[in-house]
This record gives sequence, C-alpha cells and structure tokens, in this order.
Amino acid sequence: MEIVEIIIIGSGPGGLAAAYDLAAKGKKVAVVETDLWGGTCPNRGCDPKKVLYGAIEAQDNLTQLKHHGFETVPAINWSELMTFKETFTQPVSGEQQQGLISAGIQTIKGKAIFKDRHTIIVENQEYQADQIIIATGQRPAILDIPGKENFETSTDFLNMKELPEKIVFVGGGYISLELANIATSSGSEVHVLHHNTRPLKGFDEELTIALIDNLKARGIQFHFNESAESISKENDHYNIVLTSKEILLADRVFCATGRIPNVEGLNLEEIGVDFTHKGIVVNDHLQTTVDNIYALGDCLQKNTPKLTPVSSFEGSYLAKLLSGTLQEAIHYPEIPTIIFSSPKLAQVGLKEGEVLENEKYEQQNIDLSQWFTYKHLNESLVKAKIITDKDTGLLVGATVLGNEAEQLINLFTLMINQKVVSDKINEMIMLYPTVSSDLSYLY
Ligand SMILES: Cc1cc2nc3c(=O)[nH]c(=O)nc-3n(C[C@H](O)[C@H](O)[C@H](O)COP(=O)(O)OP(=O)(O)OC[C@H]3O[C@@H](n4cnc5c(N)ncnc54)[C@H](O)[C@@H]3O)c2cc1C
Ligand SMILES: NC(=O)c1ccc[n+]([C@@H]2O[C@H](COP(=O)([O-])OP(=O)(O)OC[C@H]3O[C@@H](n4cnc5c(N)ncnc54)[C@H](O)[C@@H]3O)[C@@H](O)[C@H]2O)c1
Repeated sequence: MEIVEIIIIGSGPGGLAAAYDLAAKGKKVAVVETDLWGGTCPNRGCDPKKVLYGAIEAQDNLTQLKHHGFETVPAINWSELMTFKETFTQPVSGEQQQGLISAGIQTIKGKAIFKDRHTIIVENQEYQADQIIIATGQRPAILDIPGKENFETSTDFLNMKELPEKIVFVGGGYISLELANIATSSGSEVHVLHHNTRPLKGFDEELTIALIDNLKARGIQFHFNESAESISKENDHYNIVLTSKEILLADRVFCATGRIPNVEGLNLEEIGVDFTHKGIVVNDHLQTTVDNIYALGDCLQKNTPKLTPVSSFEGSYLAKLLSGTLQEAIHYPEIPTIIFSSPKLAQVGLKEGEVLENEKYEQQNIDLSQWFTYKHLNESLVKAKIITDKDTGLLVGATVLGNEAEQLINLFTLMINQKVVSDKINEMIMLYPTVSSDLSYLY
C-alpha cells in the first residue's frame, strides 16, 4: 500500500491544474491516468483542432484577398497538415508525464477504481490518500442505432491520415460545426444532420443563422430535422438511413451528438459518491456526497460549460481549498465561449433572448464589415451584439461573428469581469489600427 496526501484521478487540464498547484503548496500528490497524459484538450481536443483550423484561417484570409493581391488560393494538403498536427500531439503525453515527475508529483499509469473512500486500486496495487479528486472528463456519446459500430468520433477525425471524399456528421454542436468546416475547407463533401432546426442552441439565434448560411455557402450541406436511423457498410462506403428514410452514402460517419461523463467503472455507487448520467454531483465547494472526495471539470453534473479553462479554474480552486488558503464556495467569473468555424462565433455574458423583455438593458446591433479593421482584409461578414446596463453603462454581454471574434470577446470578458466603464476605455491609448483600438469607437 502506497500513501500520499492527495490522489487525483485524471490528468486533463483540470487534474493537472490541481496537481501542480497542490504540489507547489508542499502537498504530497499522485496523479492517475489510464490513457494519454494531458487528457482530452492537448491530445484529441482543442489543440489538434486549432492546428488544423489554423490552416483554414490562413486559407480564408487569402480567399478574402483573391483579386486584391492574390491570384490564387492554395488548396489544403491534408497529409502535410496532419504531419504538422502530429508534431504537436505526438510529444504531449510523454512531456506531460515528465513535467509531473519533475514537479515531484507521483504518476500512476492505469485505470483507478475506488476500494473505499480513502483507497483506490490501480493495476492490482492499492494507493491511499486523505483526499481524492475525481477529474475523469468526458467521452463521445454514441447514438444507439443499428450499425452504431460504424460511427467514428472527433478523436478519429483528428487522426485521419487521408481526407475522405464524402463525410457525414451527426449532430449540430461545437464539434460538428468546427470539424465540418475544416473538412469542407480541405476539399471533402460534407453533410451535417441535426435533429431539429436550431443548431448551437446556446448561441444567439440570428448570428447562428448567419453563420450556418455562410457555412452552407462554403459547401456544407445541412439536413435539419434529421438524424441517423441506421448505418450499414457496403463495400468501401457506408449507407446512412436518415429519419426521413433518405439514404446518404459516405466514406466516414462521425457521431458528434454530445459527450458523456467518465463515471462508470470507478465503483462510485459502492462508496456513496452520487452521480447521474450527466455526471458527478458536487456542492458549491466541488465536494461530492463523500466528504473527503472532490470532483472537477467535464465529469461534473453541473451546468457550467465543459471547457478547458473552466476545468483548470476548478483545479486551481480545489488546490486553494485543500491547502487551506481559501474556504469560500467556488465563484465563477463570466465564461466566454467560441465556435472556431468560418467565421468564428463567440459570446460572453447575457445574450439577446435574455434581455429583450428587460428595460434595464439596451442592445446595440452593429455591422462591423465597413470598419477599417475588417475592410482592409476584405472581410464581409462581421456582426456584433453588445448589451449594456442602462444605469451603470457597464457591459453585461456580447456576441460576435467574425474572424476577430476571439480577440473582441476576450476584451469584452475582461471588461465585464473587471466592471470597466466606457470612460476608462477612452482613458487608454491602444495600438492602432487594431481590434483593441476599435473599442473606443464603440463608446
Ligand atoms: C474535439 C474537441 C475540441 C475541443 N475544443 C475545445 C476548445 O477549443 N476550447 C475549450 O476550452 N475546450 C475544448 N474542448 C473541451 C476540452 O477538451 C475539455 O473541456 C477539457 O479537456 C476538460 O478537461 P478535464 O480535465 O475535465 O477532462 P479531460 O481532459 O477529459 O481529462 C480527463 C482524463 O481522465 C482520464 N481518466 C478517465 N477515467 C479514468 C480512470 N478511471 N482512471 C484514471 N484516469 C482516468 C482520461 O483518460 C483523461 O485523460 C474540446 C473537446 C473536444 C473533444
Ligand atoms: N470551441 C470549443 O470550446 C469546443 C469545441 C469542441 C467541443 N467543445 C466541448 O465539447 C462539448 C461536446 O461537443 P459536441 O459538439 O459533441 O456536443 P454539443 O452538445 O455541443 O452538440 C451536440 C449537438 O447534437 C445534437 N443532437 C443530439 N442528438 C442528436 C441526434 N440524435 N441527431 C442529430 N443531432 C443530435 C444536439 O442537439 C446538439 O446540438 C461541447 O459542449 C463543449 O463543451 C468545445
């Protein structure tokens, strides 16, 4: 039996944030990982996706400037792009494990199973700790339909050696729209099936429709009120029967209908940790129903967005709580979110549907396409909705559709969280001409 102060199950961004911060505070920590060190984000999520997306962004910029300085737009070379992506993903697991070891954190390889509230078993070896943090993340949900074994997931997409001629994505959420855009821009024929008429339902409806229209113009074929009823393999392709009984033929079919928490197989029911199909139940201190066991990140039942910076935030919070430097309940700042497609759609704080009836707020709808920042790159689809509290003048929410949406929304996030009033913006001198210097035109 090995004994440490704190065991963390899962080495994703959440688990690692907790591990490093706790070790820095002098705690004896061990991290258990059953798969790749570093978890979803750097191995099969945000980072490889952003490497592929970087090429699409470059191509988009050139497409906008076709006949304005560029005669042609180069095609994406998928295998070269994948080789480039692998220079990022291949070293991740080894480097992440080495980083933990160098920080004095014990690394344990294998699947953790609880024996009791202080003991886990990994590969027949028992480990004991005063406190245990569950940070096991999520995995893709697979629709339970005939032929479901033919489904692939985002992980398979991000490892595709060759670009298929024809691809079907089931689901119209973050993953589907980001990967469908990468595939269509790289030359595939892409179909997206969505079971109602409102994809990206957490985002502003009007700007989502503008995004979908743009993605349609780029070649993605959307099938609304449709899902996959069955999939069968025939020779070198798949037949996908849709809800309407239409049959689509494709070389690969990806299920992107959401993700489910990794909670089964931990023996949680035996030790009294409550969970549902949505994840582990925690209180406002991220404490489970067993008082020495905590949980964080994607595996939580909570309604917080399932994003890398949210998991890391919760990891850092738990490190402060468990090292005694903080006792308060967790308090989240406004959390921004983004779809990395063409163009980007990002938002923070309140959005249109939440303020329409409320006299307290006013909303500006702005077409930014004629602003120099966008016009000099010949970018034609740039829109923003900005919501302000009438009494205080404080920004309370914003949605932006455009190539610079990430920069603008990050600035807005800072302004909302720090309660920056418009006068303060005009007291600053920013680099010109940039997205940041545009802020003074908004006020
Ligand atoms: C395709 C894709 C793109 C994404 N893009 C973005 C993005 O652009 N921006 C963003 O913010 N977020 C993005 N996300 C979400 C982001 O990856 C997750 O929110 C983040 O990784 C969650 O971190 P986590 O630590 O909670 O869990 P994870 O990163 O999932 O880590 C959990 C770890 O626990 C391990 N584990 C599970 N069970 C056990 C066990 N019993 N024993 C030991 N180890 C176990 C797993 O192997 C895994 O390594 C994306 C996700 C996907 C799939
Ligand atoms: N840029 C980012 O930050 C980013 C990128 C990718 C993933 N993520 C994270 O990963 C999570 C999972 O992404 P996701 O795209 O798998 O889930 P999601 O919940 O965003 O989207 C799934 C979509 O599939 C639809 N759907 C469900 N069942 C269906 C069916 N039977 N047929 C057709 N459509 C169906 C849902 O209505 C939903 O719109 C996200 O919620 C997010 O937290 C974040």
